[in-house]
Amino acid sequence: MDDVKQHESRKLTETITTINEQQQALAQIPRYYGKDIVEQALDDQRQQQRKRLEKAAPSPYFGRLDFSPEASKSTVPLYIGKAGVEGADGKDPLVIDWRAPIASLFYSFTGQSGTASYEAPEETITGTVHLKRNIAIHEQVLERVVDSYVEGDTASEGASDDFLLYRLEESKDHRLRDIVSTIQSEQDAIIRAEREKALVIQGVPGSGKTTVALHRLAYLLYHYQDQIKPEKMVVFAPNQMFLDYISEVLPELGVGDIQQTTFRDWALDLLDDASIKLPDPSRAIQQRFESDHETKAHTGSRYKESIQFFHDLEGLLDDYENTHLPDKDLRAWEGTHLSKETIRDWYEREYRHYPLLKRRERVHKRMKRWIETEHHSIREMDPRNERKKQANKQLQAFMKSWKRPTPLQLYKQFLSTLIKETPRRWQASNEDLAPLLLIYHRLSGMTSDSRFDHIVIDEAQDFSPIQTAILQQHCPSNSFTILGDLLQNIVPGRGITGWEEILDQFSEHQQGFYQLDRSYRSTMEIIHFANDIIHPFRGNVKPAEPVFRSGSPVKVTPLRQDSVQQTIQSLHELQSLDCRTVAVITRTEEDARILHQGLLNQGLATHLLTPGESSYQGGLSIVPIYLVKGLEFDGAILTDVDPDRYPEDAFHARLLYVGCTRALHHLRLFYREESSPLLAKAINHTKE
Ligand SMILES: Nc1ncnc2c1ncn2[C@@H]1O[C@H](COP(=O)(O)OP(=O)(O)OP(=O)(O)O)[C@@H](O)[C@H]1O
Repeated sequence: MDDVKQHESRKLTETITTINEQQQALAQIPRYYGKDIVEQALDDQRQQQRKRLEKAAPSPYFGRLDFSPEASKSTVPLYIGKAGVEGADGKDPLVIDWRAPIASLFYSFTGQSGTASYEAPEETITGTVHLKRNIAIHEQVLERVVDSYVEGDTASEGASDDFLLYRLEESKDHRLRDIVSTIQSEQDAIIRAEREKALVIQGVPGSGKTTVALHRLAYLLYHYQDQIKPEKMVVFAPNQMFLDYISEVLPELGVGDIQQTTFRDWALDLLDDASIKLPDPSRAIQQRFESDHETKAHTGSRYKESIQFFHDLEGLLDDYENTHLPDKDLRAWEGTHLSKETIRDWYEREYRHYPLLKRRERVHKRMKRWIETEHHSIREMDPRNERKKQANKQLQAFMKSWKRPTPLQLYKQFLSTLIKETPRRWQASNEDLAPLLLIYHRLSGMTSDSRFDHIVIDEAQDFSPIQTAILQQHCPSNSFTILGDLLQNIVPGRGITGWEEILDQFSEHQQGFYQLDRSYRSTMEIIHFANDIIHPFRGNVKPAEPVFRSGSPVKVTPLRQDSVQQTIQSLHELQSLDCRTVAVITRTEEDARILHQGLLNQGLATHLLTPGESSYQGGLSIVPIYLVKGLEFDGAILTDVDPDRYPEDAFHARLLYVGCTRALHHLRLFYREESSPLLAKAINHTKE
């Protein structure tokens, strides 16, 4: 063992000993369940410390940075880990949490010069970096030490890439993981960006968008711990399977309680109206994806998902607000009435700050009180009861003419004004949820429970502008992380064509736009292949730049045998190349079902991933192409890449682009007689 490794090995032993001592000391103190709030707070602190130590114990840190601030002559080695560990007896921290301001040096320092600075709470601290070291520890065993910068030693430059490559070359299991030890500087800038901004991130496939967004949540919670709570943060993702796939990252980062949901589930929950019947999610997705291209049916949807529709609905809601109060007096009994002007004054002025249904309720109560008061002023006993009955009847009739619609009823009414050819037997679909929520808010208002401190929207290219506008109402601080890739928009007729559609919804000082161009997932061969496919349809989106990681060439092959036999052979081949997760990606759900059954008949059990699926288990999967977005596999096999399945147009190019960029290490494509024209350029390059 060389000196450096020996030194780090001793340091690790010392750290583990201190962690054990701290754990033992805490284990001696029983939990406090009493009512004293000071004791409760102390118990809470101890509990958090126990959790931090537990997190730190197996791999206490991943990096070391030797830094001397200008103001001080001494250099302190800083060890940086997933969880901070306090030093014994109030000494300097043993391990610094990766989210601490000083830890940002570890990520932003790229070694061009020894000088570096970071933002401390009150000032910018500048100083000199003497050493940046990556340290891999697994289950308390030191595995690897790589210096990516040593002052005065040019040989160490670029070594951080070696460490990144070492991490990227590993086979992945079936869940997305944290990347704290190898966050890259362009990613770190996003993770640590200001809170009260709507950040939009356009990133190539595999650039770490999802991962970065989740790390940003952990950072925000650490940095603004007194201002934001995990229960007030939410991640919107396209489907349950994807949510399952990303479900480990936040717990790994020590963050719990953040809601992770789909827009559909969240909206249905808020609306809480059993009469809103949407098509089964799987059907809804399938119909939309498999119908190809923009069809006429989608033109209507485009309008319903636009900001224009949002404004038109707001206009109708304003009219409704002004006209739905019955324009009449309330006649209690002969000679006594409450004038319509007074009622309108209550409704329009006094109760203006309430949502519409609450206002109705308030005015109703106020009218009841008015009847009571008038009633008391009647002297003789006899007509009194009679008059009360009469007045209540009048009030009932008044309220009956003052309708109390559900959001759905009002929406249908508005639709017939805005979209002339609304079908008679209209049925709600996913795109109606955002407009329904807009109406719901005007009718019933918003509770503090449904307000968020921060919102993440993943795969935001498939979100419609109206959905973002609704979410803006739920996040008064405008604190958003919105991420996606315009070239991965594969829902016909849905989503945005440029990020300005979302950015323009925020004022200029609230916007932040970032681009991630480096792709960390796939080998150079796979990225070049995918870039060739999308090239003619790229518009002004930059091509993905692979990290320098070379693998085996992409193989495009005609089917030489029955497709089931061919798939079995390829799956075996990929497994022998150490692929732990492999996806066979078909064009349609039906193709996937047939293949899955065929494989089963041959005794090979695989997981069939369909839109209704709520979990992703890894291993061998058969999956229709529109469902693979966001996921990744060691190996991917695309079937039937023929001219009829993938004709030469932007939509199919994007589908193939998404499919190909799922593979980390190995990519195979099969066609029957002729390959899709979309592959022409990519195939030529593989022959060079
Ligand atoms: N800095 C990094 N260090 C190590 N691995 C990284 C880094 N950044 C990203 N990765 C890895 O790259 C892969 C892709 O990450 P992620 O899924 O977050 O990307 P994405 O941009 O959301 O992709 P897509 O657009 O295809 O959904 C993951 O395996 C992730 O762990």
